[in-house]
Amino acid sequence: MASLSGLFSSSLKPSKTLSVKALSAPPTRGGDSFSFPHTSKPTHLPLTLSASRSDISHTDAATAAKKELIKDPDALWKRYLDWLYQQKDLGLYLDVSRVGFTDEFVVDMEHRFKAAFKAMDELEKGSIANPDEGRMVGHYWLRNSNLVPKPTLKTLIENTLDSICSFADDIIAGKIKPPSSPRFTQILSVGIGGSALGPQFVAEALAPDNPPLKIRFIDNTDPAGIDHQIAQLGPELASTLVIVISKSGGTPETRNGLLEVQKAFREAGLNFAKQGVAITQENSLLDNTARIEGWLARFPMYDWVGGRTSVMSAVGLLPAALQGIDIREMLTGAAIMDEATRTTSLKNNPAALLAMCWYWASDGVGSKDMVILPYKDSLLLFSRYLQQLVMESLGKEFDLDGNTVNQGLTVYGNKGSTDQHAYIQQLREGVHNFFATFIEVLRDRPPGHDWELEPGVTCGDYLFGMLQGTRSALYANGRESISVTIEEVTPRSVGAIIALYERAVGLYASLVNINAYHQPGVEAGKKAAAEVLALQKRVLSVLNEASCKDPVEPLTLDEIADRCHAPEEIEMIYKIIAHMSANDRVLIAEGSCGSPRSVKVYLGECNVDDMYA
Ligand SMILES: O=P(O)(O)OC[C@H]1O[C@H](O)[C@H](O)[C@@H](O)[C@@H]1O
Repeated sequence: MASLSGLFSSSLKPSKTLSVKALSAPPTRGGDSFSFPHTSKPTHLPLTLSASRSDISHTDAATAAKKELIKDPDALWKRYLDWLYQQKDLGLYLDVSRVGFTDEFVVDMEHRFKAAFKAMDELEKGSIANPDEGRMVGHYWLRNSNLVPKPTLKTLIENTLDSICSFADDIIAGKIKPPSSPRFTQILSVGIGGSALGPQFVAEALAPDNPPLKIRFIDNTDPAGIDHQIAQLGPELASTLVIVISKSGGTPETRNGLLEVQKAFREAGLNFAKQGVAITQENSLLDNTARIEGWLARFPMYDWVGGRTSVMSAVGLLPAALQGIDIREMLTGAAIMDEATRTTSLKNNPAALLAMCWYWASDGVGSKDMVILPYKDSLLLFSRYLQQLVMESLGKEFDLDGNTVNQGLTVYGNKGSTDQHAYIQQLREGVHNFFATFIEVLRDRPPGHDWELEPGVTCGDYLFGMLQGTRSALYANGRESISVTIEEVTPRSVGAIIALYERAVGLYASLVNINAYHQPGVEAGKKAAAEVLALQKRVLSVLNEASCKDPVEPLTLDEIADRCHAPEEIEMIYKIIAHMSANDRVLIAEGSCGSPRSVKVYLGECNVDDMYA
């Protein structure tokens, strides 16, 4: 019986050379799906690339081979057995049999992976793997401090881990307590991006039903969201440990969250410093604030750990330990996976297998989205966590040689079977622009709690059936999928799947020749936001001056723009006025906000000192 890869490869005619014409041709629709000719591949790729994804998969022959295979359970079973990866110590399996890569593609990838494995090896040895920022990339050292390139870092990692454990133990035991309560009962974590997503995912996945401290998050500068978190704490603010997390120590949303929480403490007559903890880089603005104000504790973040890979630094470990989660087990799971993903044998390296499948499924250019479907409620936030890890790492305009590549891989998903009742309809029958990853958890619930809700069938059997049914139904319609199986959701398995995806992202980045460890695109939005706020201050100053006149001089938008010397910003000025008006900070003398040309605006109060200037 022919294997799937045999079926594919025998019927394919991969072109050896990509013509310049092909490189510039627009994507076309062909066969039963969109096809992306070489056009969509980064132009820096070697033109001799053989068996590239788009040469192969969308030909009629390939489609026919795939249909053959779908009808041939023996061939499919053989492919399943051929490619099934198992990590025994972790009880983790990876099944890539429902991704249609060919033997030729694998050979080509094995060649490309040589460079990716070498780059990863150098990264682990302390190379400047993030050249734009001139930084080492050391998240792997966090779970095996013997790997560090400098002995001082080993001591730093180990001492930090010890101090996290003892601080958490003392908080839980009530040895360290807030001034006006017998013990801390709540954690309020203030942080955003990599300083929130890891702790959120870990809390959702692993916190016990009744943790020693319950956690809630402020991860935005939305005042209503912040108010909601503080209101929910109510009188328990007095027993809340506030952990402010920011690698840079200067992220505006996090600073705002801190200022809002400090205000709530003042209003409740509480001493914030006695309940505040900072996790940040040494000497950052946040670090200095915490030191000068004498906060309860400070834990370090390291220059060589990126925000999106920081969950196994103090960022993720301290909140986890305070919730009673075994953080050393998380680290062990990650370390075992790190070891497993160091092998340079593609077939035996689960991270490399993932990266290879991503490359195959998305043509190496992100032409298809990655839908993450954990069939376990506690893993709900995995896709949100992966969104940052994958998209901030891989979504890059330029490659390492400066070529424009606009790389990326879109990630979304929630959980099964819930999503079956939402968007799986489109996945199976609609636009074919994705590949799925099922996360399967074998253990349904703790031993001794199961029961049959109908003869021979438990609630968990339904979940299992939904997963397998969806996987089969998608495949029968030509939709590819990967399955990651773990035995249970434990600190060890969660550590392992985080490490698995971290490594897969790093390897994939090498395959497509990009820097996975910087995020230059994020700066543009931050800079533009700062400019909006600066313009708002000028608008306020102009309005203040006009409002201090006697009589008050209401101004049109044109007049405001003119006096701000920013006529080209009139639309932004209108939006600023509309926002302030909705929040009772400017008054409309004439017209209404809905008709910009008609409005005349002034401030309710004149400030003689013009604090806005
Ligand atoms: O931890 P912080 O320095 O506050 O950064 C929080 C987040 O800020 C930025 O948006 C970066 O793009 C993220 O990678 C980072 O996780």
